[in-house]
Amino acid sequence: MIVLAGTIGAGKSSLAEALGEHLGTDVFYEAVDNNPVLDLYYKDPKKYAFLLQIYFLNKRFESIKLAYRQNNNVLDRSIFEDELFLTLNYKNGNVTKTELDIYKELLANMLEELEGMPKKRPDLLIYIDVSFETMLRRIATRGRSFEQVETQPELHDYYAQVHAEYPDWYEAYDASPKIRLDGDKIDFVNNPEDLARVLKIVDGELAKLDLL
Ligand SMILES: Nc1ncnc2c1ncn2[C@@H]1O[C@H](COP(=O)(O)OP(=O)(O)OP(=O)(O)O)[C@@H](O)[C@H]1O
Ligand SMILES: Nc1nc(=O)c2ncn([C@H]3C[C@H](O)[C@@H](CO)O3)c2[nH]1
Repeated sequence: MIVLAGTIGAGKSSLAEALGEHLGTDVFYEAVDNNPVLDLYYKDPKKYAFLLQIYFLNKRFESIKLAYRQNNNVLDRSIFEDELFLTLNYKNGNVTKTELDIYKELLANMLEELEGMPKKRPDLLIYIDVSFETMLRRIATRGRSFEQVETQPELHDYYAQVHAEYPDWYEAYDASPKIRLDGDKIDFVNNPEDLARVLKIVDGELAKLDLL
């Protein structure tokens, strides 16, 4: 299993799709389009943060269980990033200490379940690192209405917080081999040469792991 990681709008779904196509494997996308809580959360984070965290955690776990069935399936965001969002929600007063503790216990329980599976961890984590400016630009061009800073200026600070958490999160991540891609410089969406370069890097990593 290959997992993508990175801030909002970094390019995870785009690269996940390209990887799935290249490797002939399945892609498990983050539950965004049919998510009944996400837009409510963006409107009223205090009311919906805990529910949204539980929603994502549940969906993530479901995807992981399916993804493990075949080598090199691709997951658009890792379960290890969920705690990053949760902790921010706690810092911002969107979840209570009791909610934080309950969530953490549930997450630990779920991670323990994964330990019991034939394949315990992802084979490779690919972190897409983008600057804050790129993050904002991508969110704007993708244009999900509830994510727009233009209509909800307070999101600017929230996005800055999410963006700032990622470098330390990536440094601390040690559940599997990991690689970092510079998403500002590498345009794997519009430039076929850049995409070919990225696919070659990933193929190299998978070959090292005897997965190609
Ligand atoms: N390397 C890139 N170069 C140019 N445009 C990109 C690149 N990566 C992504 N984009 C564009 O940026 C937008 C966001 O990309 P994408 O949806 O793949 O991000 P994501 O990391 O999956 O976001 P989220 O965390 O919100 O799910 C899309 O419009 C996509 O076409
Ligand atoms: N609060 C919160 N907690 C999560 O675990 C989480 N995972 C994803 N997201 C948001 C970010 C994008 O808007 C959108 C797509 O990534 O969903 C989250 N938001």
